Amino acid sequence: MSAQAPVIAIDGPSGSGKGTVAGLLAKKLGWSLLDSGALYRLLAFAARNHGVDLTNEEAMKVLAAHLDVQFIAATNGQPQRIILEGDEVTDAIRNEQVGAGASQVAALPAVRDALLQRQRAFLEAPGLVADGRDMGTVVFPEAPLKIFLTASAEERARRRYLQLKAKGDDVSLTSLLDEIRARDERDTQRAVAPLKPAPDAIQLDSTELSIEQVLERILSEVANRDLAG
Ligand SMILES: Nc1ncnc2c1ncn2[C@@H]1O[C@H](COP(=O)(O)OP(=O)(O)O)[C@@H](O)[C@H]1O
Ligand SMILES: Nc1ccn([C@H]2C[C@H](O)[C@@H](COP(=O)(O)OP(=O)(O)O)O2)c(=O)n1
Repeated sequence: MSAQAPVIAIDGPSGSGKGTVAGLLAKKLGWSLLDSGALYRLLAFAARNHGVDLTNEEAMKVLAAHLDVQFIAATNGQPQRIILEGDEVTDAIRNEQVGAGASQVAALPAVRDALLQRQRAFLEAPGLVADGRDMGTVVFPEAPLKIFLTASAEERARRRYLQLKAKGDDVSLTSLLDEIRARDERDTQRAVAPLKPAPDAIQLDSTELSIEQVLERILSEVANRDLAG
């Protein structure tokens, strides 16, 4: 890891606000953004398109190694866009079915291995904000600032419900809560790179905090560490 390019690692369970806060931080600091969960979602999505079984580790490894994806950085008012094999999939990968598939393929060690260098390649000056499950523990263990963002499962399901409803998806709060619990269980119990706070992570419970309050807390840690130059 380059000494000039610091990483802010933001890990935590589904719906804790990682993606939202990581995007805002990257914009505020003028740093690059790694949405690592999108890589696992893209793999699950591509597997379905290519008729590959999510449990076929060898085939999933090959798919991961050759994933043809472009991340187009956010611009004024436009969020980051994701292009898979020439098609825009920014919205198509954001549903619970793809999320569950992502969590399934993310438990395969060969897949995680195949994605490791691709994730590290996002690091460039002046810095990187990386969100996922193992940013602080495995991908960027030397990150000078690690945040483990949580919230109660009920609050996370409520947030996801509002988010998907606003997109026009037909969703139920009860099944979203069940899906979030199942995903928490799979992500924390897997043998390889499980979801857990790095020993040096700052744990932040956002259940009672607004997005702005979470952002302020993290920015104060950035200032404490003099990371923004
Ligand atoms: N602190 C918060 N309070 C209320 N809503 C939040 C908060 N953080 C995030 N959200 C909302 O919750 C939803 C899920 O957030 P997201 O960033 O996608 O979570 P994650 O990346 O951890 O799965 C989004 O609609 C987002 O606007
Ligand atoms: N660094 C990462 C990122 C995501 N994953 C897996 C586990 C997650 O359930 C899925 C989807 O991740 P994603 O961050 O997109 O999911 P949420 O937005 O938090 O619901 O991918 C992972 O194992 N490691």
